[in-house]
Parts: sequence; structure tokens; C-alpha cells
Amino acid sequence: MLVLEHASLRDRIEDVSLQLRPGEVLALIGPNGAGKSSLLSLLSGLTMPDRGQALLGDTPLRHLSAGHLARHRAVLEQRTEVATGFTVREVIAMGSYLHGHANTTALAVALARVEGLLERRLSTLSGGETQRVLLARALAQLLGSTESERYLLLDEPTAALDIGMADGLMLQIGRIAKQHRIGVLAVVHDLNLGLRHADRVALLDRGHLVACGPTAEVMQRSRLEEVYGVRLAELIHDEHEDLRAFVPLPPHES
Ligand SMILES: Nc1ncnc2c1ncn2[C@@H]1O[C@H](COP(=O)(O)OP(=O)(O)OP(=O)(O)O)[C@@H](O)[C@H]1O
Repeated sequence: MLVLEHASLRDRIEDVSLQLRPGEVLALIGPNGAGKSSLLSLLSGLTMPDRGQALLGDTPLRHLSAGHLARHRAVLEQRTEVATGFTVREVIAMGSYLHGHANTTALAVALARVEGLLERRLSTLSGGETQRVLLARALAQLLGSTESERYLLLDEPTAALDIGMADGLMLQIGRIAKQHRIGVLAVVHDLNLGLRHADRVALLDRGHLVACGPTAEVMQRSRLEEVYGVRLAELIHDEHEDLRAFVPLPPHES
């Protein structure tokens, strides 16, 4: 498991304990500035906590080398800098340089649905296409690793995707998690994507973990209204009770 134990980071994260388990999709939600990217950075070992610990199993991440970490976890950050002169094929190959397995690279390409983009230069891609290429690179890094515990940490992987692409990608991520026993943490702003695709949800507010648990338990209307400061309608499909959605309502007239 990837674990945070009473982790704090300056004024951004306050005493957060959380576990990411193999094979699960954990959605990390919360308002702008709540600390989601900061928490992802702690869990990935890119930032060290001021207090508390980040661990892979029993081992503090600070004791693991960059190469060791790279075999266990791949990170898709919100703002990823990639030299845009590279082709898509070259960018994805960067993900597999640790192991050089061509077959897992091909699998990553197929899973992220970027087959048609391989010879294009990154600088010529749309925002959504770029996002899928960077996901393919992260998958190529992880799928070629022979480690038994692997984690994918995604900061807003669907931010630039249209509704169909976003839903399709989350569905695909869920399948990858189950099939390959990869634990996925995905920061999502679209509550309904979390509702539909996450096994568990962690809700962050001003650096504090307000709730973490099974999706339906955490994503209750009143709790979300309080944290996000909006009124919400909860819609339930006539024929499929498990198909729910939250829609913002206009504020009360004063
Ligand atoms: N490098 C930094 N130095 C100082 N403060 C930072 C830094 N990065 C983030 N912050 C601040 O920490 C808080 C949490 O930021 P973070 O990016 O983790 O939130 P977030 O929940 O991911 O936000 P968003 O939904 O807007 O992407 C914010 O107030 C932000 O301004």
C-alpha cells in the first residue's frame, strides 16, 4: 500500500492519514486550493512531508531511490513540462526507458487510445490529445515494471477531455486498475466522474481530510454542499438507481 501517516505540509496539508490500495480507484476531490495536488505530491514522493510520513508498505518514501520509486509509481502531474519537439512515440518511449519492453509500450498506447498520434509532434496536439499521450507515458512506465505493487497517481487526468473521452478514460482506468492490480489515485473536479468510477473517495477541504471511504458513503449531498459552498440537486435515474448525479442549484434569494 501507499500510505500517508499523519502527514502535514506547511499550511497546505494538515495531519492527513490515507491509504491507496492495489487494484482500487481512489478519487481525490475537494474545492480549488484544498490541497489535492499537494497531497498527490506527498503520496508520490515528489515532496516530503514536514511532519508525519509517506510510506510504500513499511518503507518511508524518503529511503527509496528515484529508480526504485519509478518502478512502483507513475505520476501524471497537472502541469507536466515536456519538450514539445519530441514525437508522441518518443515521449511514450521515455516512460519505458527503465525496462524497454516494447509490448507494454504498445499496450499503453492502446489503452490511452493514441495509436493514431504516434508520429505527430507533441507541439501539434490538442490539450486532450496531449493529456492522453502523457497518460500513455505513465502507463508505459508502470506496465513494464515487474514489481507486485504499482500505483498510478493522476492529477486531473480528464481536465481537457470531452464528456465521452473523460468517461471512457475513467472506465479504462478502472479496468486497468482491476486487471493489473494497480492502485489509482485520480484528482477529479467533476464530482459525477468520481461518483461513477471510483471505488473510494477522499474529500479534502483546506488541507484537512474531511472524509475517506466507499464512494456512496463519502459523496453525500449535504456534506458536498457544505464543503463546496453550493446547493446541489441529487438526481437518480428512473430505471437505474445506482446512476446518480449532482447538479448545482442557484443560490437562495436573500
Ligand atoms: N509551491 C507552492 N508554494 C506555496 N504555496 C503553494 C504552492 N503550491 C500550492 N500552494 C498553495 O497551497 C494550497 C493548495 O494548493 P494545491 O495546488 O495543492 O490545491 P488543489 O486542491 O490541487 O487546487 P486546484 O483544485 O485549484 O488545482 C493553495 O492555497 C496553493 O495556493
